[in-house]
Amino acid sequence: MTRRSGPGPRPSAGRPVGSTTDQRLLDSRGDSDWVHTDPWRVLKIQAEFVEGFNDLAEVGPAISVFGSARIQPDHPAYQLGVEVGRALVEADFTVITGGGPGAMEAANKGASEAGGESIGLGIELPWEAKLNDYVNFGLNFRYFFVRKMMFVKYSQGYVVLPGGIGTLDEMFEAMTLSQTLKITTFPIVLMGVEHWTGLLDWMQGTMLSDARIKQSDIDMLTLTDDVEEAVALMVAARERHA
Ligand SMILES: C/C(=C\CNc1ncnc2c1ncn2[C@@H]1O[C@H](COP(=O)(O)O)[C@@H](O)[C@H]1O)CO
Repeated sequence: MTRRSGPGPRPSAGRPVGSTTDQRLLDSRGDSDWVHTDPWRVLKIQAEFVEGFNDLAEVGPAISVFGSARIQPDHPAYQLGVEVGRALVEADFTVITGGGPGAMEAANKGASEAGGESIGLGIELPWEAKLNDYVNFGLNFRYFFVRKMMFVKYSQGYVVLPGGIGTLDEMFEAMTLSQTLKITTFPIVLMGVEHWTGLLDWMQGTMLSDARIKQSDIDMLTLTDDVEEAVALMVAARERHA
């Protein structure tokens, strides 16, 4: 199909003007630069959305759990992640994580050991990254932004364990979407009081004091170390939403 608008030059008739679409398709000797061009990337992005929507469409009520990729099983936050994963499953939630190591693995472990749905939405990284052993349904994404949308679309809330830049990105994205009412009824629970208190103090003392945010923005977040409280908030939101 060609599209033509306005009085510009017509496609020439009867003489070769370069390669044809069919020729480029069938001629395996052509260079491969075109597969790296943006229009082709759009198709790959589209395919990733289609596959994600398709594969996650039947997921029941789910909570995404985020947190550091770098903590080891002997870290207290890992144990917290296991307990959160388990308690979410006991409350009939599917658990979704980034499918990686650390806090993600912990939440998937708790969820799968409790006999629940334990989903990992992995991301292609420059180094070898595989889904952790406790994911019982996993997808791997090429594009961060496609994957991030899947977390939001298929979760009813976020539990955020202690983490670094990736974790903050996921938390602030949810806050931005809530602040702008792109998502509603979406609890965000920060777990790990010691880890998060400094950030919340700064948000209160600097961002709020300088009127860069409102109190209602801070109120989007619940800070707790109590797994039962975190899960109860998710359950209450699910009931409000039902
Ligand atoms: C750092 C290492 C592996 C990284 N592997 C990851 N796999 C899946 N998801 C990841 C990974 N790293 C970051 N993420 C996402 O960001 C959050 C954690 O990032 P942080 O900077 O550690 O806080 C996490 O929730 C993921 O969604 C080496 O083992």
